[in-house]
Amino acid sequence: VLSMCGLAKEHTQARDQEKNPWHVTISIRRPGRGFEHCKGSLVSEYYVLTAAHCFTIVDKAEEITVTLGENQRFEVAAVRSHPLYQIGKLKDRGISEFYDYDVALVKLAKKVIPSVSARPICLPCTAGTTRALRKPHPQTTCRNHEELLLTIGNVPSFFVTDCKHEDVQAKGLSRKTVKIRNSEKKIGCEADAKKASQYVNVTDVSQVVTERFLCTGGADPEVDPNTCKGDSGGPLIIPKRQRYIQVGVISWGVVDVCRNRKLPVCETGRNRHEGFPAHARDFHINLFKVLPWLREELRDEGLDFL
Ligand SMILES: Cc1cc(Br)c(Nc2ncc[nH]2)c2c(Cl)c[nH]c12
Repeated sequence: VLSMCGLAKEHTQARDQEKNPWHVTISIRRPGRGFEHCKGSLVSEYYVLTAAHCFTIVDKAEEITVTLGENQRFEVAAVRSHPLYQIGKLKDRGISEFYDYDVALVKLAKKVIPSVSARPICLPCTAGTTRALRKPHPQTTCRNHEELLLTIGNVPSFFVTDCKHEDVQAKGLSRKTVKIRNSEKKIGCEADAKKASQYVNVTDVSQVVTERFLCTGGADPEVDPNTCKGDSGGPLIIPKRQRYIQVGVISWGVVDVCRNRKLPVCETGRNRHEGFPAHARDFHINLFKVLPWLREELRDEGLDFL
C-alpha cells in the first residue's frame, strides 16, 4: 500500500503534511539576493514536479533545497526543465515573459521513504491513476483518464497555499478550491490573460495562452481564489473519491493577490482578499499536454505509464 499514489490522511486532526503528503517547498539560494521559493509535488521516489520558471539557466543543483513538510530536507541531484520552455522566446514581440511548457523535474539526491507525510501524488496516464480511479487495468487508456478527469464544464479542482492562520501565527497549508474552465467559459477565462500587466500589448491572446494551459479563477458562478507568485510550481489537483490526481502545474496568473503582503491569510471559504476583480485568472500547464516529456524523464521510476 506504500506505493499507492494520491493517498492522504483525511481526518481533520491530521497534520497539514499528512493531508498533503506530496507538497514540497523548493528554496533556491541566489548569491547576494537571498532565497526564492516555489512549490512542487512529489511524483515518485526521486522526483519533484514544479515550474521551469522557478529556475534560471545559471542556477546550480547545489543552490537548491527541497523541503517535504516542516523538516525533511533534501539536496538536489539535477534539475531538468522542459526542452521547449523558453521564457524569452517572444521578447522581440514585446512579450517579456512567455510561460509555454513551464514545467521542470527536480531529481533528489536521495530516495524519499514513503510515510504518512511523504507520498507521491498520482500522475495522468499511469497505472496508479487507473487504480486510484477504480478502473480496470490495462483496459483503461490515457484518453479515458483525460475524459474522466478533464470533463467538459467547470471541473472542480484545488491548489494548496501556505498561509498564516488568522488566529494562530503558525503557518499552515490551505486548500483553495477552483474550477477549471473547460467549457464555453474557457474563451472568457483565457481572454482575461490580456489584463496581466506584462501582457498589455498582446494583440492575440493565443500568443501567451497556448494549448498547454488550463485556466482557473473568475467570479462566475462564485468567486474562485487566486494564486500568488509564491504558489508557482505547485500542483493543480482533482480529487476523486478521496484519491488525488495532479492534472496541472501552477504557472502564472493575472493578479498577484499576495504582493506586498508577507503571507496570505487563510480565510476559509473566502477569497484571500475581498473584491479581487473577476478578471483575476490563473494559468496552469496541463500535464496531458506534456506526457512524452514526463514519460521520458520518469521512465526508470516504476510509474508504469500507459
Ligand atoms: C503563480 C504566478 C506566477 C507568476 Br510568474 C505570476 N506573475 C506573472 N503572471 C504573468 C506574468 N507574470 C503570477 C501572478 Cl501576477 C499571480 N500568480 C502568479
